Amino acid sequence: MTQGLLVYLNGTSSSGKTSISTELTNQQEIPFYHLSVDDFFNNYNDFINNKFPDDPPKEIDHQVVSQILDDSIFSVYHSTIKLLLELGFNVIVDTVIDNGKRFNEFHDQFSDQPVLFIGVLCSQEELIRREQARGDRRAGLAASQFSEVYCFDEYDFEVNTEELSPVECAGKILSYMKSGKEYAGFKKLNTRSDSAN
Ligand SMILES: Nc1ncnc2c1ncn2[C@@H]1O[C@H](COP(=O)(O)OP(=O)(O)OP(=O)(O)O)[C@@H](O)[C@H]1O
Repeated sequence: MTQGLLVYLNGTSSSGKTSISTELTNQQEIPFYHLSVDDFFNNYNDFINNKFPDDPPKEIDHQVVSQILDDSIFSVYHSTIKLLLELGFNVIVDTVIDNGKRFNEFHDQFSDQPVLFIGVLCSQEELIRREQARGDRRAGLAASQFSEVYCFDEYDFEVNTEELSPVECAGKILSYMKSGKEYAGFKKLNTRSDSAN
């Protein structure tokens, strides 16, 4: 079985990763599996609150949940990506990697696989505007991730989501895949030295 391609959309919260993923999964030419790390965390939220449906919903302290579960969830997330690639799916990885430790884990797992590495770019001003408009993300989240997420310049290519619509970004990704060009960007990366973060 031919192994699938990992499409790694690197961008902060609100940069447009999910919107591009939706357009990629909606088109009919090349099949993609959209795998967001949020799906794994949301399962836990459902798991906690669906157990006793008659009780009032529990106030979940996401920081506590995160401290206890993050490492395990990311490990399962990475294994699931691996499995899907092995089964031949093209997998869109939709997550924010904003620290060296998490990046190094991801790099260790996937640096020997075909990875299309795309910078999903957006200015801080526009990220703040989008964050306010959508209202379902903590204010300041995107800005707090900005310098850690956008620390690469080895992308296979970049899309600026202030200039291109999600459909246009998806179109660029499909064109790149059909061009037969190499997927070289991710392979050029080294592990990061700030891995204690
Ligand atoms: N290319 C674009 N042009 C204009 N608005 C966009 C574009 N892409 C996304 N948006 C808008 O920005 C907001 C965030 O988009 P989206 O959910 O795709 O971002 P995200 O990177 O997946 O965010 P998160 O990581 O927080 O889930 C949405 O309101 C969306 O409509």
